[in-house]
Amino acid sequence: MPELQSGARRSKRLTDLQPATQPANQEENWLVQPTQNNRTRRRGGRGRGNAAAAVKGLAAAATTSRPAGRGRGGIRLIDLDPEPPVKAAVPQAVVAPVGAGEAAFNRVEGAADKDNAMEGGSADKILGAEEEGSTTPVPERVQVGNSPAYKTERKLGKGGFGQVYVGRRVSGGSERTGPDAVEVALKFEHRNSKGCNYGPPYEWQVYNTLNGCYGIPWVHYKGRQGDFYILVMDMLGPSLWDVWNSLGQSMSPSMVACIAVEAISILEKLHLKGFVHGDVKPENFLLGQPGSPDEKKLYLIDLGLASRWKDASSGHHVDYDQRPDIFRGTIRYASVHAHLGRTGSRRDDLESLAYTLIFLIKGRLPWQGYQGDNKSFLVCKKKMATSPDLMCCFCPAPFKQFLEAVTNMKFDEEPNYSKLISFFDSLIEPCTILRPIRIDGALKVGQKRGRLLINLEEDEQPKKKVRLGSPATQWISVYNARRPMKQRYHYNVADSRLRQHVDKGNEDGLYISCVASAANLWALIMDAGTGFSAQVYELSAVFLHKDWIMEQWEKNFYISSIAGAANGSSLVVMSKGTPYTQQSYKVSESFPFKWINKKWKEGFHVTSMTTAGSRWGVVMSRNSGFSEQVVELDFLYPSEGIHRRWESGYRITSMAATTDQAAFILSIPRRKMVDETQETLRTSAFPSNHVKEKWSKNLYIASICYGRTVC
Ligand SMILES: Nc1ncnc2c1ncn2[C@@H]1O[C@H](COP(=O)(O)OP(=O)(O)OP(=O)(O)O)[C@@H](O)[C@H]1O
Repeated sequence: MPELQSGARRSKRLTDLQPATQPANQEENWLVQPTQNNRTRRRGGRGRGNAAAAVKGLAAAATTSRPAGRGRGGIRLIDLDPEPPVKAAVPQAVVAPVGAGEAAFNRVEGAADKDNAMEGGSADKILGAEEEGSTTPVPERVQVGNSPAYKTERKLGKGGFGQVYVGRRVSGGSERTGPDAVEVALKFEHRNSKGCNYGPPYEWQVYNTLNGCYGIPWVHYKGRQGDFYILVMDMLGPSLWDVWNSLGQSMSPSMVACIAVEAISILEKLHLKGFVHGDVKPENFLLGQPGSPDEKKLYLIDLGLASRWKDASSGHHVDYDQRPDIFRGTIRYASVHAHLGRTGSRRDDLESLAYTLIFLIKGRLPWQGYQGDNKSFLVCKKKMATSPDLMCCFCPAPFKQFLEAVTNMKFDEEPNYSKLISFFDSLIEPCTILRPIRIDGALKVGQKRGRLLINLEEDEQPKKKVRLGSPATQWISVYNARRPMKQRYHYNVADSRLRQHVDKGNEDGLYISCVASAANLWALIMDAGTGFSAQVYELSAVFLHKDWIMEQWEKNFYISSIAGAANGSSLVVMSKGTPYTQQSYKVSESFPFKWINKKWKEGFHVTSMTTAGSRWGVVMSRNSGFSEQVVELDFLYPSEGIHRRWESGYRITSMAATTDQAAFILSIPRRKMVDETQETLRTSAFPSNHVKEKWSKNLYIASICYGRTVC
């Protein structure tokens, strides 16, 4: 066990239930003096192209007690993880920058865009609104491409995008399904509807690849008639939502087990074609037509939110990304990753399926009933905070096993469909005739099951559980490799003692490099290596005191670090000698990703960030020295995302956390760093001993914050 890791684990274990800071009388100050023999130890960090390999090698090194091979000039990226764990932003002020010699000006930005939420009958689907198409009458007679002519009859249903009617063939036709069917389903989308801005609906493109895929209804003809784009499809029967309603709003576990295995096999086939569905929910599973041989057969409809998980030309998995302002799907059933704007992948369909199954059995999910602008945020928080045990109480064990398996999956992990299906074996009626739902697809997958399972049981490592339902806050500290320098830290500093520490530091030639707060006490890091030439700071009762900041901007000071306390007060440090040429900041009630994204386009990058209670304060600067920047935002420490970004050459450059969420800004510097080593550490108490260990390896605190780390 590596020394540091065990240290981190120990501190977590000891104070797991009381992760509060140490008492104020334990305020600690520390100074490190550079040691001569450290000077020549690190040279020639590797180029970015090698980062992934280096990460691997060094991660392996980190599991031994050796000092991780740094002498060989590699890159060390270590996450010490003791125990892993959409409301409109109300901007207080966004003060636009003061360039040298430029006049200062203020600008208050509008509230961040609200999600376009639509209250559906059963759940809220985002990305869709009542549009012209639903008020314009659909044609009474339909004939598209070389299709037969159909008379439009009763309405079968309506979604956010389209309306679906029965089409009765005007003449000829003898079949129940297929291109010759007497009755078909006609899906109409108005040309002015949101999905048709650039021509035929996106779903049509998806059908080009998925038509005929197992469990997906056939589309026989498509074309435009008048103002409508029309799909002519096999007509199906009731949805699982309808069936659940007609059964008194519940379903037996054995019926839901059949649905589970067949749905997994349908998703497997769809995934095999390179797509993820993106909107798995009871309303999108339909049975075949009542009275037909397919009445117990399950189908998955609505490909309007499907996306590729596999690039069509290269065959590679699509790249990981997170855009916290993008949410596609239905709030009730969306995966946590979808809420957080992560690129969709196979795990997301399976997580939505898990929620669908539990809903069908229990008739309710713990996050139903939230309302308001921040509904998506609240639902996501609840999903993260509900343990599988609680979620699946009163459900047979296979449902919990399934939920745990799919919520622990990595972004690009290949699901083991046959293993997922096998969880439900014990609940499936052996006699085919007695099964409420046909499971033909699942049985085919099952044929290979015996062999596959043997390998799996031998190879598989137990996975760390990621959603434990017990929120916790910790110190998160980030260390960068630097040339030997003086660094000093103070923590548990009361307001009244701040000045004496800063004055003493300044006397010793140090400037504040970062600040943080826990339990309304400050942590202060002072360095000899900041490159600043002058510094001012203000402790204010308000969160980011606008007048003072503007005054300092006038004098060509720029914000170099900020911290907010739970009581709303803030510490703002402004310095001369930064590379910045313009600066802007925002205070908001939710993480202001939309604003950050807008500012990125204007050439700004996030240079400091903090929280006060549930509010976020973000500072962005021009000429920050970064070429690229991304965000990782989560309800726990986003270990997977950070590792992925590290492998692409990003390093953490700012971070902040509330008691609910942690946000990390990762950047690629314009100038290549000599040594790209970065380590993160999470500890219940301020990491005073760890810092000293890091210093001995020429790793210095680059950012520190206190907040949510596990869930
Ligand atoms: N092939 C079909 N046979 C019978 N009913 C259908 C068929 N396709 C769709 N429906 C009904 O029409 C409704 C709307 O269809 P669909 O979900 O494809 O439309 P949408 O506008 O894309 O919906 P969403 O808002 O969920 O994206 C469905 O919920 C279902 O009740």
